Amino acid sequence: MDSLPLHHCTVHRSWAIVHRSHTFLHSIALTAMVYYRASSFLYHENTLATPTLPFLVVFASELVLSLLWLLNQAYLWRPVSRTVFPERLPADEQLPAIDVFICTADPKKEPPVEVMNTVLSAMALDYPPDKLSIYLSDDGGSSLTLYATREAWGFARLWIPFCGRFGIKTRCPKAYFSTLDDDHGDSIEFPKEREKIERKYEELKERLRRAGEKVGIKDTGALAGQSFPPVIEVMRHDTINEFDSEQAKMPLLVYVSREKKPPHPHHFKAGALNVLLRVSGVISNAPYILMLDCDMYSNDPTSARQAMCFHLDPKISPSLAFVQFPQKFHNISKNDIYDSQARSIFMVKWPGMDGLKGPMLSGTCFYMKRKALYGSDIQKDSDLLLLKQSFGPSNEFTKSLSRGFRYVIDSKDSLNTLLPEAQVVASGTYEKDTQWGQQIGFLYDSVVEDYFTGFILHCNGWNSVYCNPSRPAFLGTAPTSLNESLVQGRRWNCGVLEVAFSRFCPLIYGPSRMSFLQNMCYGHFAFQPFYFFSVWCFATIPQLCLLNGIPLYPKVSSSWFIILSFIFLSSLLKHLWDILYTGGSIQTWRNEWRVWMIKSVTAYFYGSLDAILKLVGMRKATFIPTNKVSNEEQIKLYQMGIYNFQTSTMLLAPLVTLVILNVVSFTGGIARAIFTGEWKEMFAQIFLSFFIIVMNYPVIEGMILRKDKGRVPPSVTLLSVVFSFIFLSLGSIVLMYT
Ligand SMILES: O=c1ccn([C@@H]2O[C@H](COP(=O)(O)OP(=O)(O)O[C@H]3O[C@H](CO)[C@@H](O)[C@H](O)[C@H]3O)[C@@H](O)[C@H]2O)c(=O)[nH]1
Ligand SMILES: [Mn+2]
Repeated sequence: MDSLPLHHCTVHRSWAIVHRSHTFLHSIALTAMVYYRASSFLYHENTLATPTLPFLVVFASELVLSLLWLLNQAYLWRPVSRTVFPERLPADEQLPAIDVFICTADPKKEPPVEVMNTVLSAMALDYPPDKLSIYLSDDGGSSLTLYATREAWGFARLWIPFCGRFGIKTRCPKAYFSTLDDDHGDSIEFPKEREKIERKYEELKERLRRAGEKVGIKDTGALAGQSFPPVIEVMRHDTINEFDSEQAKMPLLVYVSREKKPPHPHHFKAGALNVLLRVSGVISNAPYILMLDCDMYSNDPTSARQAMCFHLDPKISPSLAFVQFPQKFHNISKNDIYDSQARSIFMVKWPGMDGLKGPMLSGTCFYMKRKALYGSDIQKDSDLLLLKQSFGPSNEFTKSLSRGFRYVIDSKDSLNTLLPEAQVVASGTYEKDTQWGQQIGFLYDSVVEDYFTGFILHCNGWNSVYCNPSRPAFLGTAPTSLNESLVQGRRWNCGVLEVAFSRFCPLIYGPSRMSFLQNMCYGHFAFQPFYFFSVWCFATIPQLCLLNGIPLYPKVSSSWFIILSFIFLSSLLKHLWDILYTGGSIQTWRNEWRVWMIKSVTAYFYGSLDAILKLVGMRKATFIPTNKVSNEEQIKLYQMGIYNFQTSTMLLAPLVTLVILNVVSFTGGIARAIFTGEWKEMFAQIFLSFFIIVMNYPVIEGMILRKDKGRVPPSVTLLSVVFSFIFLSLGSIVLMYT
């Protein structure tokens, strides 16, 4: 007999219809526009007025934008959403085990108290504790983090029973104690218990604070590129008989700080995760793995069961690699002026891809099938020797490939024999001459290990599923300043281009290995840093030409102008539709536009530059973690929706230069049109400058009106004035001679 389904999938038909109609109409208009450009170039209709060089540059940037637009259409071909029915899951005894991986790297930017909150929330997942093992990777090798882990273990012995007993939903202590709206049944003991636990939590915080002061944060040698031995510690009960008591039903908690052996590369987060794969393989070897960044606490203890609704469905399970939950954040303001939540990814693109072969891997908040990460050619009966060539020399780990989950908590002895082996697989040179990072585990060679690994999984025939329940399953800390946001964006853009420039370029490696539409999505993601080219061109060339009286766009009276306007309006309106459909507002729409422009000229630009420099060997890979602590001033500005321009001159100056350039060309263009009467010829260019100014109004405000710390520093403004002047003079000279 067929049992009831564990999940249900709804296709958003109206969304798909609107999307496909838009794609159809817009592509006709784009084709017409390309025809117009090509023919006016070939038949020299415009040559009297337009010199070749600016014409070609603008045409090229239009082509780049159009190609990216085309790739972008694949996402929403068939958007879906899913519901799960965890109550239909088999009994607890039949659920598979789960290993949880949590990564931290820098105790300064990622304070141990916060990391421990994530650890505790993961330990308190609503899942059989004997099937749950938590592994914390500390790339900073910080003694403070190790101390904090021990302390957290102690606190967990109170926290987990408390959550279970009163049915607490928010199982991250910090989040729980800062809200009051969690239900807890009506037990009379509750208030007293809560008070007791809260006091214990405060004590824990205090101990960690004091420890932090004592150690100082000097102990980050592993981060600063010094050698560091592997440290693995399994948290355990002090006395044997505790194993029997009810209270001792706790998940396993293991602290792992892998060996660092410079100059041997450690491959950042991907390297850390691969060490965890091996260490956990030797110790518990659960068939499923939940990955969490250190700031991503579990906000809904039932997420594991939700994920199992997909992993345990025999119809989809054989090819299902991972269940991705959205990254959501607890500190997003109403305006979200930096689009820190990456709204379009998690609200629009992933539901869209979910209707194809599934969303891309997103670094954190996903339940992965362990086997999927072990590459395509492990077979149970494979030769041990051959396996060792790929997976490295450890017998114990190689044996784990064909073994299932191992319950270790009840035997101290087995742990004692396993630990030395765990040290071996966490050593800095273990991966030498193996397939780790190439075919196995999380892939190296890109700082967006998530995108790259997910891409190869989809290429190898695996699928994924997007699970976006109304109560956020996980909540993280989003960047709340322009600087953090740009540092992060720069890394991402560099990372995806690293993939685009490699032999795994989605548009070359993908087509024969995955469905056409799925591949278009991956292609779009990899090449989207190139938006920088179009945005840079559109913000400089038409403006330069405007000041020199050179028309680049059709006259207002021409019918081509209607097509041009259609393209412009159609893309604005479609973007607006997608936002409104997913619960956003006009303000969200304006913010996304603004941030897109800002990031295009900064993060996309420098990210592309980094990737190109890396390609020619002039730059090494880096992974600068984002800062998860922010000062009050910064948070206040962010909450009020005021941009904080405190960032490096290198990032800020290009943006300010472009804005100044547009102000100059707008005023100059209007003056010129009044003088010459060439309104119709120049309208499009005047309007473009106007649009850019309006969209970037906060920059102007930051330059002129604001006096606070977050303003655009006058030195940057001055420098940008000089840049604009140089660009306009040199540009005009070039125009004169072409
Ligand atoms: O050498 C390193 C560097 C970072 N991390 C950890 O990686 C995680 C992500 O770093 P974060 O600074 O928070 O970067 P984000 O840009 O916020 O991360 C996004 O982008 C990354 C890829 O660039 C993905 O790995 C993440 O999952 C995704 O959330 C954090 O837990 C870090 O502790 C390490 O373990 N080792
Ligand atoms: Mn993060």
